[in-house]
Amino acid sequence: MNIKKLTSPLRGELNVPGDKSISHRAIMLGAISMGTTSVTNFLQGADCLSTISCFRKMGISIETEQEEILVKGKGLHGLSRPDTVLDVGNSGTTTRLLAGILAGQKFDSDLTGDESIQSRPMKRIIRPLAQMGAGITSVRGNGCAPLHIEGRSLKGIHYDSPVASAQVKSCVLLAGLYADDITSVTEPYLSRNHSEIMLDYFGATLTAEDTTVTIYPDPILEGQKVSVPGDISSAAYFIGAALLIPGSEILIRNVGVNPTRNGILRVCEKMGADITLMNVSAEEGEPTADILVRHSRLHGITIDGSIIPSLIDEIPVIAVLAAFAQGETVIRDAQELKVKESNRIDVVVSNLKAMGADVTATDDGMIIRGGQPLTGTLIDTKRDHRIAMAFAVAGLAAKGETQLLNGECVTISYPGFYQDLAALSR
Ligand SMILES: O=C(O)C1=C[C@@H](OP(=O)(O)O)[C@@H](O)[C@H](O)C1
Ligand SMILES: C=C(OP(=O)(O)O)C(=O)O
Repeated sequence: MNIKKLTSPLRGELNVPGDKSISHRAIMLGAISMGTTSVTNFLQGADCLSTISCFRKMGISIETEQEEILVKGKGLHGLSRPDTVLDVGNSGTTTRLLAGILAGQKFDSDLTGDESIQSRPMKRIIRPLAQMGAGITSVRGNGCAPLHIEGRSLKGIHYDSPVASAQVKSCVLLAGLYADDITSVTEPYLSRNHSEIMLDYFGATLTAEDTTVTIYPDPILEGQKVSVPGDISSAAYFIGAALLIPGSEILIRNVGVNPTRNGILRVCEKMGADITLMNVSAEEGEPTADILVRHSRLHGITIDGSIIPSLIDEIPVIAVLAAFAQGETVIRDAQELKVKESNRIDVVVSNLKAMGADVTATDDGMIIRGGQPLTGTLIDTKRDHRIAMAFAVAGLAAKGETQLLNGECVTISYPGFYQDLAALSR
């Protein structure tokens, strides 16, 4: 995929696809609830399609009818033993949340995914699930997938998570549905709370206080209508592009702006961005808004601490913005970036350097001295969708032409990304 410097502004309106985190959860909770769950604006990206395929293998009917996905749930104990290994593709969310559900089943299962998934850390879920009494092992003994899971009866525990990870938290909460007592999770900083909101919406009993969530076991979950808001992580690339390209003004409609996800908006505003939220509303507990973005002159800032989990997937595009901003941007406390689809600290830093940016990798983030002229070059995306989209944005603002190696990996979370970008730049 080749991206040329954009010489005219981005103008117009767009709807980004449905939120990836919420789409995964709608299928999972729909499958373990009684009755039909209808999901609209479901993200048809490869990751969420992997979640659908895993639940189909466990006897759940999931069909598309016009604009809706219909999940025919069979209740907490209605899944059947899959005949084959469950393939999660490239999706960490599928792997970790599904493992929590599988741990409490009455059957054994095997779960694996692509090369990237097979190198991502799974000890972070093996440890709490084992404390609950689950039989979960890393088949190669390296703490990664493939995972073998023996379904067992589970004990309620309190888990003090060393990482602020919604995948770890959600894994433990989902296993907690099958436990003999209440289960709670405390995390160092609050991570995205879509599981808590949706579990409550489907009828589970939970309480949340600061960074601790407690769930009661064995609820009666009932199928619901879920309308998935647009994904702020996908909107982030258009926010970034409109901020960088002179004269741009775009409106992104119906974006999820849950406070545990909207760190990108807070950071952009602190960098001097002209962003206005319109039509703010909150259906099903998930706030949404239309986001108006105008080209702005940005300056560097420090990004660290509790805001990090609320923008973790947006750091690649934030780093691109920082490279075009005046002054220094320091990103700290973001060591989780090393264990995503690629090592996002190394890959962002090496690609920004290749374009001419002045940037240094650190142990838990990076330091970007913005304002150097950037020039298009060959970008190795490492087949990481966030890297491809972040460097597509860099390519629009840099001199010359940027080539994205394996740029088609955007299909993981945003199949129509390049088309939507082209539509706004016409
Ligand atoms: O729970 C989720 O839906 C997600 C949580 C985050 O991962 P971690 O929980 O590993 O931080 C995020 O990076 C991922 O894209 C989606
Ligand atoms: C890290 C990501 O997803 P996952 O962990 O589900 O693979 C992502 O989408 O940036």
